[in-house]
Formats: sequence, structure tokens, C-alpha cells
Amino acid sequence: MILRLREALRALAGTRCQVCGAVTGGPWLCGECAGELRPRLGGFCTGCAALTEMDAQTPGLCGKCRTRPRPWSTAGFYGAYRGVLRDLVLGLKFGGRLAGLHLAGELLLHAHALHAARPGGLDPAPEVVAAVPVHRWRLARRGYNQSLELARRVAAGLGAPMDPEALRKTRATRPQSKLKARERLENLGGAFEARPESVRGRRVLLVDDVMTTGATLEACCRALAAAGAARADVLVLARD
Ligand SMILES: O=P(O)(O)OC[C@H]1O[C@H](OP(=O)(O)OP(=O)(O)O)[C@H](O)[C@@H]1O
Repeated sequence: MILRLREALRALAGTRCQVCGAVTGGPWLCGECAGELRPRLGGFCTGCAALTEMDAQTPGLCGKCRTRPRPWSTAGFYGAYRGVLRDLVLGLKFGGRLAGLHLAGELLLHAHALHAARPGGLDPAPEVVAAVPVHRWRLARRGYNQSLELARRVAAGLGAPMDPEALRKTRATRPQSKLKARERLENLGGAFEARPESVRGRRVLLVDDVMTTGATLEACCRALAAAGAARADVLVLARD
């Protein structure tokens, strides 16, 4: 009975666009949203994924990454944090639109393949997949950690081990989205801890939904390095 109900709900979800909720004939997206979703192939920094004005520009290191490399090896992302991709991220995080996880997982896997194929790109076979953690209070309020759910899908798609305990948030912090760029790194000081048993000597792929200043991923990668990770790559759905 419960299974039949689940199937019926799944069938119902399959008739709606996972981004805008419009009724569709297809499984995941309406024509309008599908038409807008395309991976960004050029015009980004290979170090921090910062976007340049021209998306036709050959990817290379930005000035900031040349002078102050980030504490990760390289970054991969699907697209700019705009339009349909932004709606998808916001729906996952604040709208409880978890049906979007299937699509988001596929986009992340597509992004991983693209960024693993470029020179100096993502590790094609990470030894551990980890997620940016949320504090237990936020978890209790939201009911799930969207980054963890995304990381699970990436790990399953890559056939790589997922370790939900690899990183932990040790204290509650103000949401990055509410802070100015210069306040963001300070907000996260000492807020993340990595578990040495999970990451020591291993190549880690760290997954999050969106990168804005990169402060969150930076704080997490510093924790991974402190716990002895051999390498950390970062992968996000959207770059702001
Ligand atoms: O690159 P940054 O400038 O660090 O910003 C990006 C981070 O900000 C958001 O989390 P936020 O802290 O707002 O929310 P959450 O803890 O509620 O997921 C987002 O999910 C990223 O983790």
C-alpha cells in the first residue's frame, strides 16, 4: 500500500517541472527551463571558478588565484548562479523542493565529467566524497542538508565512497547569504572540523550547492588539510 502510494506520488512528481513546478509531459523539466540550462564551458577561473564577462574566453587562472591560491586543487561547477539554476538551488534549500535533487545530481555529474576532462581538472576518481556540513540546529530546522543529498548523488554516480562524517560543523554561524563578502571568512573561523579517520592520506571531492566568495569551501578545505587529506577538489552546482 505504502509502496503504491510512493509510486503514485513519484508518477505525479514526474509530470511536473522540478524547477518551476509547471506541468510537463517529460520526466523532469518543462521546455522553457530545459532550454535555459546549459553548462558553462568557458569564461571561468580554473582555480576558483570565478566567472569572467565573456563565456567564450578560454579558462585560466584569475589574478587572485595566481597570487593567493585557494586551499583546494581545482574547482568544478555546472553554471552561473542565475535563472533556472538559481531557482533550482533556492528550491532545494529553502523551498523544500526535493524533487529537484535528481536533476541537480545529474547536473553535478555532468559538471564533474566536464571539469575532470580539462587539463589540471578535477580528480576523475576521488577516494572520498564529502559534503559541506550544516550545524545540527539548522539541520533540525530544515530537515535535511541539501549539500549532503547532492554529494550522495555525486558519489553514487562516480562509484566513489561517500563519507557523511568526513566534515562536521562545530558551531552555528550566521548564514553566509546574509553577510557581506568581507565578513564571510571571519564568520566561519573554526566552524568546521574534519575527521582524520575519514580523510587522512585520501583524495577528497567536496560538494556544495553554490560558491559565492568561496569562504565556506575554503574553511572546509582548511579543515580537510588539517586532518591530513592528500588533496581536496571542490564541486558546486552554481557559481555566483
Ligand atoms: O562562498 P560563500 O561566500 O561562503 O557562500 C556560499 C555558501 O553560502 C550558502 O550557505 P549559507 O551559510 O548561507 O546557508 P546554510 O548554512 O543555511 O546552508 C551556500 O549554501 C554556501 O554554502
